[in-house]
Amino acid sequence: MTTNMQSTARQTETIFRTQDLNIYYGNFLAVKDVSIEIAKNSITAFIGPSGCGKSTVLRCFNRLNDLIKTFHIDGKIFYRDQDLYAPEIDPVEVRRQIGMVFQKPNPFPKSIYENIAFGPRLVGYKGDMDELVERALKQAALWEDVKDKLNAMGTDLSGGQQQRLCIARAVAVQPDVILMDEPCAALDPISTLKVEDLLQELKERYTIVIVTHNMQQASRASDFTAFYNVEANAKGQRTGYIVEYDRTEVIFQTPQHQATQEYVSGRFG
Ligand SMILES: Nc1ncnc2c1ncn2[C@@H]1O[C@H](COP(=O)(O)OP(=O)(O)OP(=O)(O)O)[C@@H](O)[C@H]1O
Repeated sequence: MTTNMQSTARQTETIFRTQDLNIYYGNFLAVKDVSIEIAKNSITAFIGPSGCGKSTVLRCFNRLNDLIKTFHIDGKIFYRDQDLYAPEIDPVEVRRQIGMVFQKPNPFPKSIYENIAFGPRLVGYKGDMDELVERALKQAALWEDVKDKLNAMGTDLSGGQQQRLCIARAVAVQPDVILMDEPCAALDPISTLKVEDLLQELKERYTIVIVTHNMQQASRASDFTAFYNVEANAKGQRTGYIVEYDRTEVIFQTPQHQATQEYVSGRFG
């Protein structure tokens, strides 16, 4: 793997650091040798062909893979210098601090207001809920759209609005990090641009890691990019790995590997 990121990330604060990380589903080695650092208040994009393990790595960062019985890792993932998989770490608390937005907008079948208030209430928020709901919706650039219909169902919003509602729901519990797994895959181009604009605002407060199949999105919206690829072993098992990780402009303009060049210019994948 080629990476100039270790030194770059150290210039700012490092939020995640993985060390010789291998990720398995049962005996299947899904992703190997992941050693990266994710810088604070930045947007890091994971790109690469289908099945190379982008989502698998992303879901390790908030221990969402723990819900899969066969999942296990070796190597380490540090979150703010703490071993994220140490026995004393509570995965539920991890998921509060490290939120997630999924490919398909998935608001709860509740009102817009309740979609936001649900999480804070669950973690015992005692402050002014109206104020919190307004703040979260403003941070997700949805307030102007919905301020007069907070009691309407979240599921009745347009797809793009639903995704911004899910982002508002994620920020409402005041996370440290927001993970996004192809958050614009189900959105039209205008909604996609709105979410991309929103990302630039959100990174002032949060660290964002985003999986995307959209090369323009990665080059427009991210500060750093990891390009993953996949290779088959003798038994035909296909294992993902990071080919190259660097500042986004380097990955898109002067990558060091031919595979990266071919992928970002749309010649494979
Ligand atoms: N729950 C699971 N059980 C077993 N194997 C899995 C599971 N989830 C993912 N995999 C396998 O792990 C590998 C990586 O999958 P992953 O979804 O992380 O790739 P990806 O790069 O995000 O792909 P895509 O771009 O298609 O979403 C694939 O071979 C996939 O089949």
